[in-house]
Parts: sequence; structure tokens; C-alpha cells
Amino acid sequence: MKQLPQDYQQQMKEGLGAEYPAFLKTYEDTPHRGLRINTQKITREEALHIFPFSLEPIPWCPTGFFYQHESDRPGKHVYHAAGLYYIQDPSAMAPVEALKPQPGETVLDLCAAPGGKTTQIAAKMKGEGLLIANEIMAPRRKALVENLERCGVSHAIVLGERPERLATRFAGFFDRILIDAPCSGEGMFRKDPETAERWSIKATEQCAVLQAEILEAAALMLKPGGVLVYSTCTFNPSENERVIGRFMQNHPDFSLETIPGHQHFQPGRPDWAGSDPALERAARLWPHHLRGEGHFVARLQKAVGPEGRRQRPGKFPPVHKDAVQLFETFMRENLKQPTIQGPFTLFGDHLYQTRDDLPPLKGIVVERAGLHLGQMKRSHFLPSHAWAMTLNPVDVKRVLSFAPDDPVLHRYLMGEAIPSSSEKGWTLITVDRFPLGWGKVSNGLLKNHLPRWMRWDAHFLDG
Ligand SMILES: C[S@@+](CC[C@H](N)C(=O)[O-])C[C@H]1O[C@@H](n2cnc3c(N)ncnc32)[C@H](O)[C@@H]1O
Repeated sequence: MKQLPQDYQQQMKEGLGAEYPAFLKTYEDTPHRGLRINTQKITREEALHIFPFSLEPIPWCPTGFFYQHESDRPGKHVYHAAGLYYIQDPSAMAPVEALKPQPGETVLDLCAAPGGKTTQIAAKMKGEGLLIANEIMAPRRKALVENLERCGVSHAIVLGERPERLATRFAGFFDRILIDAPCSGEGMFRKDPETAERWSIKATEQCAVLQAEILEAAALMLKPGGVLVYSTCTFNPSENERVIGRFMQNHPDFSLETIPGHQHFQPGRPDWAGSDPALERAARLWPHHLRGEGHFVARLQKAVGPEGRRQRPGKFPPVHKDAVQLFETFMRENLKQPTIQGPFTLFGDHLYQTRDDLPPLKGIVVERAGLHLGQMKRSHFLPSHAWAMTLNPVDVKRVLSFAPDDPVLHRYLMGEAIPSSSEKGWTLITVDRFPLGWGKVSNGLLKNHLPRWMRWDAHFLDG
């Protein structure tokens, strides 16, 4: 890797003292690679049985595994397109393990794109409860939506707001909140050397101001008794212990908890923040102590107390009954039994399954009001990719299933139409029993309905 910024080296040397040479040496090593099994689609046991990769458990995440980058290439396997796993830095799996979201809860992922941690939360919630994924940057939101679709997440709403604006609607609303904060990214210099080029002491100070603002907004949105996890991928104490230390001083109703799995990590460093010894309960993930990049994780609990008054639920635009009828006709014609009930809402001509227990969202950027079901055309309904990825093939009338290495399946993934003698109509394409997308059969040909972002280009499998 290129030269590390001088100021950065100096800062790490002063902080780490005798440990510094071991830390510096990690920049000569190849980063470790991880994937996380998406247990919303496949059990850990079945995954370990069918995945053709050499996997080794990641000690701090039961669904996480190290893989061999050169020989495995999991990003190029059909099972990736089917959302059976998410490729994620091993250390980045720690914050959601610390958050411990449960099925049925109301959870906010406040800085969500590209969705590594949102999909991890979703798997833990097993599709039950409400998951709000917020991402302020529009292009990053697109990647977030695509990852949620690929992983078959059905119970998420995607918003795109500044945290303080969200706090005006969601006061005291969430059981758990994750802040995977924007940061100076020092922990990623090895994996992503460009982050080092953007680094400066001034940038770390600006990040610290932003992080404190985000924490304040999140604190307002947490229910009494709720849990908040704050994480960064930087080593800088000004963005870690100092942000949390100041927050704790100003919020005596919050306590710092030892994170689950703490034994795998190093303690937080109150001595670097001139602050509360309780900061040792936070965790530092160091590349010279474990097989992963640099991370910081702190878990805070809000004291139990009376719940404040919630805003009355808002209403999404109503859906004309003709639109619902068109969708129900589609379900009757193509599914063995209806799998979706309302409430529904329409954004333009796009139909969503949404919720009726949300606060009013007028004026808030809503990227996805729930599960995107499809598009209403004049006389028919065009089903969405997002919905296909949540379906259980046993509920679908026409299914075309392929083995992972079938060349015809690879042509489908490249966006081609494929010959088919199957019955006419909408058909769910699967690899083994896992959905990949829609096709529509007529006149001996299956027309391809994969969205562009899902399609492999001609060189995808090269190299
Ligand atoms: C570390 S990344 C999140 C990674 C993500 N949690 C994951 O696991 O895939 C931080 C995110 O915070 C977003 N962000 C930037 N400024 C923000 C702000 N003022 N408030 C909230 N989020 C912000 C960035 O766009 C970025 O996507």
C-alpha cells in the first residue's frame, strides 16, 4: 500500500506505544475476507453443506465465515445473486451481534448503505417486526435497496433523511438503533487505500462533530429501555471514546454496557479520552489482534421509564380498488395461494405492501414505503424483482429450477431470453429452490425480467 499519512502514523505511534510495530506490520498483510450466511434464506447447516467454498468460522459472528479470496470468488457465484450470503468484512459483523435485534421489534439502521448491517439485522429479525433503513446519500441508497432486494428482505422501509429530521417524527419509537457512523475510515486504510488519501486531522474533527449530532438524534428516537449501538471503522479516539464519553456526560439516563462477544476484542480506551473508565466496556477491533479490519463498537442502554406520547400514525396515499384488484388477479393467476395482504400504497404507479403504524412521513424522503410488489400497467400488473426474491417457490404455480452450474441459468443471469417448453405465463426462476427473478413464457421462449443491476455482463465469470 502507498505511504500512510504522516500525521496518522504519528498519532498511532503515540497511542499504541509498544504495540505499534505489530500494528504497522499488518499493512503488509492481505486483508481477511468474510461472508455472512443470510439465514433469512438458508440455514447455516444447509449453507455449509452446499456452498462450494473453503469456509472457516468467524469467532464473533455465528453466521460469519472467512473465505479464500483467490480460490472461492463468492461474489461470482449464482448463490450470491440468490442472496444466500452477503460479502462483508469480518470486523463489520460485530456491531449487529452487539445490537442483538429480535423478531417483532422496531429497529432503525440510521446510516445504512450499502446495507451490510441492515441485511444482518433483517436476518436476525426473521422478517418479523419493522426495520427502518435510513441513508442520506441518494446514490448509496440505490445500492442499499439492491442489497435488500437481493437478500429477500420483506419488512424494511427505506428512508433518506438527516437524522435530526427523522427525530421530529420518530421520537421514542425504536427498540433498537444502530449508528454505523460516517467516519474517517482509518480502520479501512489497508483494504481501501483511497480512504487514506482523503484523511486529515481536520476531517477527523469534522467527523466527530457530525457523529455527536447523529447520536443526539438517535437518542431521541430510542424507547425507554431501548438499546443503541454506535460503531465506526476508525481508530481515532476523537471519533470513538471521546464522542461516547461526552454523550454519556450529557445523558445520565444512558448506561454503557459490555458488548456481547467482548472476549473476542480489546477494550475501549478511556485513557485516550481522559474520560469515564466505563468506556472499557466498548470494544476495539484491531488488525494486529484479530483477522479483520479496524472497528470500534459501543453499546448503550437507555434507562427504563415512562414512554412519551407517540405521534398518531400517518397515512400513505390511498390505493384505488381497481389497482388492488389487478394485483389480486395476478396473485390468483400465478400463485397457489395469496401470499400478500395489505395495507397497500401506490407511489406513482408502483405498488407497495406497507404499514399502517408509521408516524406521518409527509416531507420525509421515502425511497421504499415497504415491500415493492410491482408496477400497475393499464390492463395488467408487472411483478417486481424485490417480490420475486421474497417468494417461496412452493407458493408459485410455475417455477423453473436450475442447478448452479447450468449454462442456461448463466444465460438467464446475463439477461438473455431462454428457450422454454414450459406452460405459458409468469415463471419464477430458481437456483436449487432459491428465487433469482421472474421470466415470462410465451411461444416457447422465456422472456427475461431480471433488472439491469442484477445482470452479469459478458465478462462476469472471467478471471
Ligand atoms: C460506515 S457507512 C455505513 C455502512 C453500512 N452500515 C453497512 O454496513 O453497509 C456510513 C454511512 O453514513 C452515511 N452518512 C453520511 N452523512 C450522514 C449524516 N449526516 N447522517 C447520517 N448518515 C450519514 C454515509 O452516506 C454512509 O453510507
